[in-house]
Amino acid sequence: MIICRTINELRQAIRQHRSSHLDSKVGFVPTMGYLHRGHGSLLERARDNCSLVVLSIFVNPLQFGPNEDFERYPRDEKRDLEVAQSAGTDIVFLPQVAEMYPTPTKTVITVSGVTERLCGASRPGHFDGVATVVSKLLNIVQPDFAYFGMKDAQQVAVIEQMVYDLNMPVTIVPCPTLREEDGLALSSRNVYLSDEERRQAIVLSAALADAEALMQDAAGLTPDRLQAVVVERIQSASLAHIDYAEVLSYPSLEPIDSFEGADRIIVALAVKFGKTRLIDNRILHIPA
Ligand SMILES: Nc1ncnc2c1ncn2[C@@H]1O[C@H](COP(=O)(O)OP(=O)(O)OP(=O)(O)O)[C@@H](O)[C@H]1O
Ligand SMILES: CC(C)(CO)[C@@H](O)C(=O)[O-]
Ligand code: BAL
Repeated sequence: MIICRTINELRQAIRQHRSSHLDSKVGFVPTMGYLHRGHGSLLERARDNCSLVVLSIFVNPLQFGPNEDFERYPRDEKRDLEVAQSAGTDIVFLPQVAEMYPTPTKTVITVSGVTERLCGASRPGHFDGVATVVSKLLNIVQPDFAYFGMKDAQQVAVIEQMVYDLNMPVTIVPCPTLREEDGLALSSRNVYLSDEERRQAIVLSAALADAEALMQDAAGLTPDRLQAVVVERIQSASLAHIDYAEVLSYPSLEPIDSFEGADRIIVALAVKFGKTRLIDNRILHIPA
C-alpha cells in the first residue's frame, strides 16, 4: 500500500498505475478517517470493481461550522492504515490542511435545491464545503468510480447533482449503510456517545423501522402522519433531542403533501445526544 501526503506524489502514483494497466479502472473512496466497517464496505466494493483503489483521509475544515467538532473529530492514522490495508486499498492519500488549501480557497461550489433542507439547513455552509472538497479530490484523483455511503443520503444527492451539472467524468456509486447488530448506523462519531447515550441511540433505527412498517400499508397515511409517528418514537428516548425528522421526496429532497405520484421518499433524521449529533435515514419505495 502506497501512502501519499502530497498531491504530486498521489498524481504520480496514479499515473504510474494507469501507464502500466491498459484497462485500468480507478475507484476512489473519500473519507474523514477513523475508519470503521462502513468505510471498509466502500473500499471492498471498490476493490471488487476496480484495478486501483484510492482512499483519501482528510478532515475537511471547510465543511465544519464554527461551533462544530472539527478540532475534536476523532483521528487515528495508525489504525486507519491497518483497516485500509486489510480492505485491499492500493493508495492512501493523507494530506494536511495546508496541502489541500495552501491559501484560503476563493472558489466554492454551491449546489442549490437539494441542499435547502436537512443538513443543508441545520449546518449552514456544510454542503459548500463538501462539494468544494469533493470536486478538488475528484480533480486530483480523476477516478472512474467514486463510492459514497447512503448513511449520508443528502450528500449523495448533492454530489450526484454536482457531477451531473458540471459534466464530471466519474460514476458515483451509492453504497448501503452498515449497522451494528442492534441497528445503530456505524459512524465515526458514535465514539463520542456515553454508555447510556449509546443504549438510547438505537431509537433512530427503531423509528425508521416503524416508518417502514407503516408504509407497508400506506392507504390513508400522509407524510405528516408518518413524520409524527417517527417524532413520537424518537421522543420516547429521554436523552434524544431532534435536530430534524423529515419526510421528503428522494433524491429531489422536496416536501410532499401526499404519497401519490411519489416514487421514492426519504425519512431523514438528525438527533443529538448531548453534544453528539447522529444522522440516519431510510429510503422507501411507495407501493403502487
Ligand atoms: N455506516 C456506514 N455504512 C456505509 N458507509 C458509511 C457509513 N458511515 C459512513 N459511511 C460513508 O463513508 C464515507 C466517509 O464518511 P465519514 O468519514 O464522514 O464517516 P462517518 O462515519 O459518516 O463519520 P461521521 O461520524 O462524521 O458521520 C461517506 O461516503 C459516508 O457516507
Ligand atoms: C465526502 C467527505 C469525505 C468530504 O469531506 C465527507 O463529507 C464524508 O466523510 O462523508
Ligand atoms: N459524513 C459527513 C461528514 C460530516 O459530518 O461533516
